[in-house]
Amino acid sequence: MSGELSPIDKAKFVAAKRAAEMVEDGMRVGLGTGSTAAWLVRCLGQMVAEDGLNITAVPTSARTAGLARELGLKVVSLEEAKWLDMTIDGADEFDHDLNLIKGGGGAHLQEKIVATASDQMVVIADAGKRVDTLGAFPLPVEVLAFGWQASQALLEETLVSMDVLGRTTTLRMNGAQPYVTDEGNYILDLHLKRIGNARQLALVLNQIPGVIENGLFIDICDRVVIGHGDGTVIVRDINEGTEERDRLDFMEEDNLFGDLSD
Ligand SMILES: O=C[C@H](O)[C@H](O)[C@H](O)COP(=O)(O)O
Repeated sequence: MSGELSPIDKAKFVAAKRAAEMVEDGMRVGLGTGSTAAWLVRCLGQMVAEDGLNITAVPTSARTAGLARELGLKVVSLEEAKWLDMTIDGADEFDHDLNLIKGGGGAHLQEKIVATASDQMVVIADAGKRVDTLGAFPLPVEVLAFGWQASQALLEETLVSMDVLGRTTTLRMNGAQPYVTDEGNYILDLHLKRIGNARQLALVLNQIPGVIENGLFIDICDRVVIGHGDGTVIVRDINEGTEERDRLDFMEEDNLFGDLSD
């Protein structure tokens, strides 16, 4: 890594590092997608290479699979693993109840399948992802490419009927072309500003023809590891009702990662 990590990368790194410490020998672990999850993969790669940690990993995207293999993790499909001990993933937003918005990187479909096939889901995030109410981050909804405009129209009608604050939906683009997910689908981003009833919205969205999965994760996350730029990490466990504070030394550790930053 050239030079110092930025405060945001330090925050992501310490959250990932603390979560990696929760992984035990022999575990089957779901690996999330995104810049924070990439730090986790690096931490686990280091633990495998240097400490002999023996784990089986199920990635949630082609990107994560590539990085995990590159760093020497044993990667299998969810079908092969069947069930996972733990999934560790990033988030775009999390609220007090540990409900989430995910899918900023377009991977929420696989992420939700993998997280719900796990005994527990641990979210790793910098402190800036914490919100009082979900919805400032555009909510990703994966839709079938076939008839996506019809799905979009139904979706917008649904938002009106639910009296959601913001109702604009945009097709996610990759340059001049629609962004295509690992499953070959499109993503509509819902600019809602504030989601009053996330539980209800999550259910209603998935009933619209053409909608494959939305980025609301309700009652799925068990623990969040919140990283701060000064190395402080807070671990909140929603089931135990506990909150622990810790401090990690990233200054020594960050040199171990070479030129792998996202
Ligand atoms: O589709 C992407 C995932 O849901 C990510 O976990 C989420 O977007 C957070 O990504 P990052 O850690 O890069 O902020």
